[in-house]
Amino acid sequence: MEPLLKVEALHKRYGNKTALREVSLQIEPGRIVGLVGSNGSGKSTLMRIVAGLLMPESGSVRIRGHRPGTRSKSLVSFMPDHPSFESWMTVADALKFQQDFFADFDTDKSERMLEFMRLSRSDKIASLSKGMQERLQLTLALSRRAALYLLDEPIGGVDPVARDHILDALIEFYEEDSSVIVSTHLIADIERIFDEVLMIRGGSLILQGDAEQIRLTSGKSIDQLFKEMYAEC
Ligand SMILES: Nc1ncnc2c1ncn2[C@@H]1O[C@H](COP(=O)(O)OP(=O)(O)OP(=O)(O)O)[C@@H](O)[C@H]1O
Repeated sequence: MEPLLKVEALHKRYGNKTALREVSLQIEPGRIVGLVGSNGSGKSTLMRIVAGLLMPESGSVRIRGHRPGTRSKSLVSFMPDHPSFESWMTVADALKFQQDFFADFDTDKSERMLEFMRLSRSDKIASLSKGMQERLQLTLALSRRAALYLLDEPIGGVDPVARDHILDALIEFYEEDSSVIVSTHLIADIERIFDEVLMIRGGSLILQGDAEQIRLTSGKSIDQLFKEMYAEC
């Protein structure tokens, strides 16, 4: 059977700056995967290529066997790392926009998520705090019945207590036979939810595997290991 996501020898440059080097990975259904790396390590670039929003120089991406394109976009729900709304919109407008755009939008789920996230349909997006905007982005992304969710820094703008609430939402609302890739550099706050870890540095994957296995083998948390591996360079 085809894996949910298969990436082979992906290479991406911006001008003369190399953002991804020979990145290969495979993800099966039902996994929460942490894509961890410091600023500028290539996390967003990898996600945007898998989402079909950016072209690599070389290498291949297959989502259930499909190249990034119309079919794969119906399987992938992407939450970008900065808001993609128009400032005049209300929360209800953003939901309507998402619903019109994606046939797999689940209205019941979006209503339950709004309540969980303490968002109101009449709120003006421009007046929401950064953390509340992230809650809305996550609501929009997880309200689709997708096979693969790509969440780019979903907890960057929220305080530590709200972070736990957002992670609880993620576990509660993602489809169990789908997979989620969550990019972050806030590893200590989020590693409890990871089944697998992809550690990226300077555009190269330097560690990948089962989160529990990595902790058992190294005797360290993913956060400690990350700090040590980054300190080496
Ligand atoms: N549009 C662009 N033009 C030129 N260089 C870019 C562009 N986008 C990203 N880069 C560079 O590519 C590298 C990888 O960037 P990317 O945004 O993928 O990293 P990231 O791990 O997501 O970082 P952050 O955690 O800060 O969001 C960085 O050196 C960045 O400066």
